[in-house]
This record gives sequence, structure tokens and C-alpha cells, in this order.
Amino acid sequence: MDGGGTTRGIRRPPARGTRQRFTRRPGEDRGMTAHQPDPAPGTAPSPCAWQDARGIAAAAAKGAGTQVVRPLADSLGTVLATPLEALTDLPSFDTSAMDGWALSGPGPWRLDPGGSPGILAGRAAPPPLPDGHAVPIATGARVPAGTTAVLRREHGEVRGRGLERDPGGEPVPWLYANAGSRCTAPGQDIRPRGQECRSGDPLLPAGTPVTPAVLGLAAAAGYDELPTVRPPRVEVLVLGDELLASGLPRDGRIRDALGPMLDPWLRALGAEVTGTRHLGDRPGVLHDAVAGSTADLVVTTGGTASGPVDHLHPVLHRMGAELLVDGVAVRPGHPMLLARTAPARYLAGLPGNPLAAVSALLTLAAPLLRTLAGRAPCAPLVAPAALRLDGHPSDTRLVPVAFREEEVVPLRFAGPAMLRGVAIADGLAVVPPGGTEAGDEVEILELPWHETGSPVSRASGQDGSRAQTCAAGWARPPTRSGRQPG
Ligand SMILES: Nc1nc2c(c(=O)[nH]1)N[C@H]1C(S)=C(S)[C@@H](COP(=O)(O)OP(=O)(O)OC[C@H]3O[C@@H](n4cnc5c(N)ncnc54)[C@H](O)[C@@H]3O)O[C@H]1N2
Ligand code: MOO
Repeated sequence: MDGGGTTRGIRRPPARGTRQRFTRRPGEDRGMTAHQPDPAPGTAPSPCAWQDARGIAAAAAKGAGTQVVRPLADSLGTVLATPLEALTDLPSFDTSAMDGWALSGPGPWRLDPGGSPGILAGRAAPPPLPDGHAVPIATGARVPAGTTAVLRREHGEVRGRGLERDPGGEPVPWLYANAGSRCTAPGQDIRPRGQECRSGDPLLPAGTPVTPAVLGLAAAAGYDELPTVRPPRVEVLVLGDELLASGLPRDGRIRDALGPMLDPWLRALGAEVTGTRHLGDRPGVLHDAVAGSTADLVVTTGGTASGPVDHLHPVLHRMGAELLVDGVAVRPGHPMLLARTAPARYLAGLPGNPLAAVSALLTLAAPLLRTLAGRAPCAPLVAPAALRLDGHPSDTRLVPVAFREEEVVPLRFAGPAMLRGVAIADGLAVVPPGGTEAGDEVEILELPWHETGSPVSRASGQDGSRAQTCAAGWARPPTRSGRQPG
């Protein structure tokens, strides 16, 4: 197992560790479990410890996911809303596992003359096979009642027996197992009905991501459609009069780096992005956009601090929104916030500095979306750091890192306003206050583009149950990105 104290490398420790990490301290359990009373407006601790902020975000939307039944073809990339039970036995009849002959009893076996192709897959129930007889059979065909075994074609030979002739004068065909063949033992090469599952057997739990293999299993088990969790709908509101949508920075204005980044990143986290709008810095426009949004989650960028045109807090206050997280003890991104703007409607306020926005996306939006999308919590990934990771005196730091063999190395250009480091990163290291020494294990937040082919999948091969990554991946069906909300 990979949970032993001596195991090194990039790995997922046992889930028990996850729960310990989210252990609540007295007075800080607000929002940590479903069905707990909501916090009173304005009582969110400020700033909130990073792990607590993640826990609050994960728990805030418990039970808010919506079930939708979809045709199989439209279910890829979603998550099962309910357990999947077999609608049939699998196989649903005793099936030949090989091309050859169905046999009854010990050989040699009498064959019907005429060289018929015998029993083919997809045909109705064949007549019973009398003792001492054989009949040609194809892989996947129903074996007739009375069959004791299937003999593979390469293990048998058809020939006459002495001078025996049929009424037409032709040699009577008999089937002989090849000399030394031990391939006629009872049950040989027969897949018995119900070998894989019985009707009603549980196949997959709720929360299972619908992968191509799940689609195949569901089809085999009799499903035409699946109960799935509707992907959470997210609207992105990009704030800032200084932002340009194209071209080179000019006249003190800069390119919007977050609009192009957030749409696909949110989709990779399992969301359906209904649109990205640029609102500038007008409080009335922001108010109307947030209040009028029908999205499950509104993600705003910028405006979280207390500058002259930072309107997010006043707008949320005017709306009577409930601040679940108002500032997090994390660098970068400490002004990030999470609010409930209406029942089952949330707003994640990402700071404007681009790496701070990434930090907030992973700290607040990702766990909330994971819950809304019906996905089970993901065991954290840990890895030893190749170098010392400098820490903040009192806050958690999130540092872009690259996987190198079985370690992670911190990357340059990791300032709050920079994206150069994270653009080549495999994950963000979670550096506790005070920092870590070279060789210390740190938690890693994976980035969705390193879901496959990374050392993660190799390291977690010791335990297949933990081989899934936290990201939802890039395989979701195309979205209506850019569409204005209706
Ligand atoms: N007096 C204080 N000032 C600031 C504090 C503080 O604690 N006290 N915190 C700083 C930190 S940390 C951050 S992060 C920012 C957060 O600011 P806002 O969320 O209000 O963001 P803005 O002021 O709108 O923008 C900050 C910065 O980011 C640039 N930006 C904004 N949007 C985008 C975008 N879509 N693409 C690229 N760059 C963007 C914007 O031009 C600013 O340079 O507050 C600090 N101030
Ligand atoms: O959150 Mo800010 O970007 O740390 O500087």
C-alpha cells in the first residue's frame, strides 16, 4: 500500500488522511457538513484558513446538484446521480466463449450430417443437445440445454467412424477431441448466465464519472439512458475597465488574461460555462449581472479588494448575500471570497491578479463545483519537494511546480500577477506557513491538463481506486461558451 511511512514519490495517501486534514476546530465547523445551519451573514472568519476555506466551499452546495436523465450518448463526462444496478443478468444466457462445438457428455460425439454452421450468436434458444451429441457453435451463441462443455475448433477433429455410413452412403460424422486434449471438462468455455452480475446487482455507486467504459457497461446492462447529475452552470463576469479583449497592451490598458483561461478551466472542472461577459467597473452593471444571473455559480474576476473601483463587496452587501468565505489566509489570492447570493446560487470572487485568480479558482470554485457536479471528494496528492519551499509567516502559499521523476520542483515566475510559471506547471504545491525543507512532502493541487501521462498515474498504480485524478478532464461535450445567459 502507498500509505506506509517509508513510501516516497508522488502518491495519494489513504483517504483517512484527507479527513484528518479537514478536521474542524471548535467554532470553525460552519458549512463543513451538509444540513448544518447556515452561518449568520457577516460572521465568516476573516481571513479563513486555507484548508477550512476548501472545506466550506466543498460543503456549501451539498445536496444542491440536480438530477437529469440523459441518453447514453449525451452522458459522457457527467457523473452518475444514483447507483447503477444491473437491469439483466450478464451474460443473460449461458454463452459459448469460443468458436467450436457444444458437447453433451463424454466423446466422441455424434454430429448432424450436412455441415450446417450450427448455432450462431443472436439466434433464439436452440433445441436441447442429446447426450453423446455435438453441434457447431459460434462465440457468443446460446449453448443448448444439455451442453456440458464447449470444445474449441482447434482442439477437435471431425471424421468418420469405421465403415459407418448414413442412408445416403456418406460417412457418419463424429467429433473427436484431439489426443491429450483436456478441453472437455464440464463447464469448459461456457460463460454461465449471471457470471458477471445478476439482475439487480449494484454495478457502480452514485458519483461515478461516466467514462467510455461506464457507457459500455451501462449499455451491456440494459440501459438506454442514465440518471446523471446536471453539470453546474457557471457564468463568468470579468471586471475591469483597463482590460482589452485583443491586441497589444496600450495606453495603460492590459489584455484580459482571465476570460480566455477560465472558460476551459471551469469546463475541465465539470462545469457548463454559459457565458463570459466583460462588465467594466460599474457597480450597477455588476449588481444587475449578479442578481439577474440564472447560473448555479457566478465567477467574478477582480474587484475583490478595497480600491476605488472594487465594487464586489458593496454589491454583495446590497444584495443581502451571505459571505461564506471572506478572505483566505493564502498567497496569492488572499482577498478571494465565496458568497451565497440566493438559495442554491453562489458567487466565487477571484482576485484580479492572474495567479491569485488561479489560486481562488482551485481553493473555492473547484471544491464547490465538485460537489455541485456530484463528484466524490478526491484524495489529495502528495509529493516530496526537490528543494526548500519558502513559506509565508502565517498564510498557506500555493506555488506552481513541475513533476520531475518522483519529486516536484518549484517554478520561476510565480508572482501573483504572473502566469508564466503556472503555464508550464503540473500542479500547485500547498506550502504551509513557514515553508518546507527539501525532501518534505507537500500536498499538490493537480492541474487538469496533467491528468494523463503524468507520473501521478504511475505512482497511484499501486491502488487503482485512487488512480482517478481530481480534475474532470477535457472530454466534456462541447458547451455553449460565449452564449449570454437567458
Ligand atoms: N491596500 C491593499 N491593496 C491590495 C491588497 C491589500 O491587501 N491591500 N491586496 C492585493 C492583492 S493580494 C490582490 S490579489 C489584489 C486584488 O485586487 P482585486 O481583486 O480588487 O483586483 P483588481 O484591483 O481589479 O486587479 C488587480 C490586478 O489584476 C489585474 N487584472 C484584473 N483583472 C484582470 C484580468 N482579467 N486579466 C489580467 N489582469 C487582470 C488588474 O489590472 C490589476 O493589476 O489587490 C491588491 N491590492
Ligand atoms: O492575492 Mo494577491 O495576488 O496575493 O497579491
